Amino acid sequence: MTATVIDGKAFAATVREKVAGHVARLKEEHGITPGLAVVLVGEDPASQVYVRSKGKMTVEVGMNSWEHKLDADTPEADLLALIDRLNNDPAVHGILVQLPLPKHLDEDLVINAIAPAKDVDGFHISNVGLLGTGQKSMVPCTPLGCLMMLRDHHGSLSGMDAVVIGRSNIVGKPMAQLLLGDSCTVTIAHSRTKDLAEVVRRADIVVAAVGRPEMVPGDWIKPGATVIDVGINRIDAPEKGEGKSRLVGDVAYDSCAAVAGAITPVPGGVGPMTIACLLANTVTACCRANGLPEPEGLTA
Ligand SMILES: NC(=O)C1=CN([C@@H]2O[C@H](COP(=O)(O)OP(=O)(O)OC[C@H]3O[C@@H](n4cnc5c(N)ncnc54)[C@H](OP(=O)(O)O)[C@@H]3O)[C@@H](O)[C@H]2O)C=CC1
Ligand SMILES: Nc1nc(=O)c2c([nH]1)NC[C@@H]1CN(c3ccc(C(=O)N[C@@H](CCC(=O)O)C(=O)O)cc3)C=[N+]21
Repeated sequence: MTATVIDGKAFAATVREKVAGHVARLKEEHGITPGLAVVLVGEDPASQVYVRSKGKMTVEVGMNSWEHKLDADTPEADLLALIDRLNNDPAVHGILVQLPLPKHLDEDLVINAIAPAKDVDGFHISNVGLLGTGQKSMVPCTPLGCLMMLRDHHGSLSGMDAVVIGRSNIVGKPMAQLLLGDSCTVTIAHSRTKDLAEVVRRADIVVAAVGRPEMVPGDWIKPGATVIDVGINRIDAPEKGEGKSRLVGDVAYDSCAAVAGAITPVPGGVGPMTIACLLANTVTACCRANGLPEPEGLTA
């Protein structure tokens, strides 16, 4: 079997189009422009690229975009003061603090300082708790993007066996919650899981969020299963020339695509959906803040 390639890049473009439609309507009918503020602490080059592309796409869908770049040694109090200012700025509907933060900053403290209604990453403890109890919340962008692709491909996920590899707060755990919400039988695997190969072989849906290049080989995949590859790993690519690199996921693409029923590529899979969902969450936050009906089909 050769897997169907789930085109996250194309899907993300359709999500952004929907978002742009809602933004236009909010402007015309209510005179409101949704706005997203992104905070970047330090000069990590990969983060800078990512923040720039988010900013560009935010503007493309018609929203306001602000980038706050702080020095790597910014005191925690200064970062908290900025978050407080953004929390109280009515033009700002979404706030994203790029992770990871420099070591001297307490990540939990910083994230929990964001007003939950503006927490478009869905990382605040209130949103985590709301998601865990099946209540309306801000849903983390990467898992939301994965869920949208899975629903689009399968229709209903009810009763399917899903294995999530990785238990981080930003991907693995919320992904498991969303799959459970859609009535999958969910297993969460991690670095201490015994016989990961056997666990993964049971799965109808495999979500790999590990951060280890090409770790999942094709012979772990049940024939016909759907493989969602969250990993973004930059590895050396001497075949492209000296000093060159390329992006690979957490699954060995060719061997997995040979047995899977469907698979997401890297790049062009989960990554673009993450950014599209960030924009979707910002529109949702803006509608909620203004007591307007929220767009359908843009959240979980
Ligand atoms: N496409 C996108 O939009 C995004 C992509 N990413 C990418 O997704 C990947 C995961 O990110 P993130 O969740 O933040 O990473 P973390 O490092 O926070 O978590 C990795 C998880 O993988 C588990 N793990 C590590 N090694 C193994 C192993 N050998 N076997 C089984 N499990 C293992 C860890 O287990 P333990 O808890 O036991 O240590 C941990 O739970 C990264 O490649 C990251 O770049 C992240 C965010 C967004
Ligand atoms: N508060 C916070 N929220 C995040 O959501 C968050 C974060 N911090 N820190 C970093 C990770 C990583 N992440 C990515 C999103 C999109 C792509 C993406 O669009 N990738 C393209 C490729 C881009 C390239 O070529 O480098 C793709 O997969 O096709 C990648 C990575 C969000 N993260």
